[in-house]
Amino acid sequence: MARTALIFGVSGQDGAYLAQFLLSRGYAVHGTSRDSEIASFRNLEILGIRGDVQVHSVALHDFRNIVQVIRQAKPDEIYNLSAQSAVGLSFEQPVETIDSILNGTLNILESIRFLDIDTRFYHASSSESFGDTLDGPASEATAFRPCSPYGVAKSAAHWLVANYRQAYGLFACSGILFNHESPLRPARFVTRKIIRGAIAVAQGRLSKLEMGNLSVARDWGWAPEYVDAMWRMLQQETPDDFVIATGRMHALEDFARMAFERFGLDWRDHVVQDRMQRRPMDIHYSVGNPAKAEARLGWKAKTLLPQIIEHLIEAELASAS
Ligand SMILES: Nc1nc2c(ncn2[C@@H]2O[C@H](COP(=O)(O)OP(=O)(O)O[C@H]3O[C@H](CO)[C@@H](O)[C@H](O)[C@@H]3O)[C@@H](O)[C@H]2O)c(=O)[nH]1
Repeated sequence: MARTALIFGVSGQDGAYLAQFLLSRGYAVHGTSRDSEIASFRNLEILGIRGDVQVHSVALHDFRNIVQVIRQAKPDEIYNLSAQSAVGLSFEQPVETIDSILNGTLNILESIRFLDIDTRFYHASSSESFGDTLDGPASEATAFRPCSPYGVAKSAAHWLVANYRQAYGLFACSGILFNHESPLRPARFVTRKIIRGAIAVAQGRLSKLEMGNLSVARDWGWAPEYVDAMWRMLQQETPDDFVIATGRMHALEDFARMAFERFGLDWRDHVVQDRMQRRPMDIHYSVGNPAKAEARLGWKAKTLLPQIIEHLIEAELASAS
């Protein structure tokens, strides 16, 4: 019998790719957004699946609203991908960030408990919880040392999920995902910003790209592959948490160099640092150890940075033509 999934936060990058992935496996897919009447479901449109997802309006701070949508959709699997996701913005909107991430997660967990259903629950934890991974690639056993309001909220939500799993026996898993990119990323994230900037410079529409802190390094993966890992977690016999990453770290300067080189440009001639765009605190080194996901889920990142940059450039050029 066809299974049903409910995705909180279906309009974002991961929500759209996950909906596509689940539809391709025969799931009936329900998705929520703050106000589905006025929300842009552009990512679902780009993937050609807008008509295949049943959308609902859900405010995550409204417990009754969450109970209602779970009762309507009767999901076998629930995915929590909602809430504020920009780390930089979390310094300007700490209350909204912490409220949406923490209370949203708590309300979904409480709703599952209240309804006493044995739905499986996936929660989007984040590598931001680790802070700097100075002692080598972070695994599931690495301590959390978050350094942003977003990271603090994600850490608390992560432990809430673990607590509900242990205390109440919920089938609840957290994926601690490192950075994962795609053409569906909003341009406020650094990868899309650099790709767009390089193209604009190459086409003579921009002379200088203003950026924040360039002295950072990240573990960048390919978002469509990461939603597969989310699904695999919920197909396990027992619930658990997993780091999802490529295991490889690249300097942001190398990302910029590769993107500009593709157009025969030297990034150093076109990228300038703007102090105003720096965060009050930043993670310098971030890399994950995906060994547990590989061993237990049979999951491994296939698309690595040079291909990611190429895919992003191709998609950006195609969308402009
Ligand atoms: N956005 C942005 N970042 C810049 C810029 N210049 C330098 N950076 C640096 O580039 C790094 C990456 O920034 P983002 O692309 O905004 O991603 P993030 O902060 O690492 O967070 C993303 O990954 C997390 C882990 O998966 C996610 O949890 C989070 O929601 C988000 O997707 C950060 O160190 C940031 O300071 C700029 O102009 N814009």
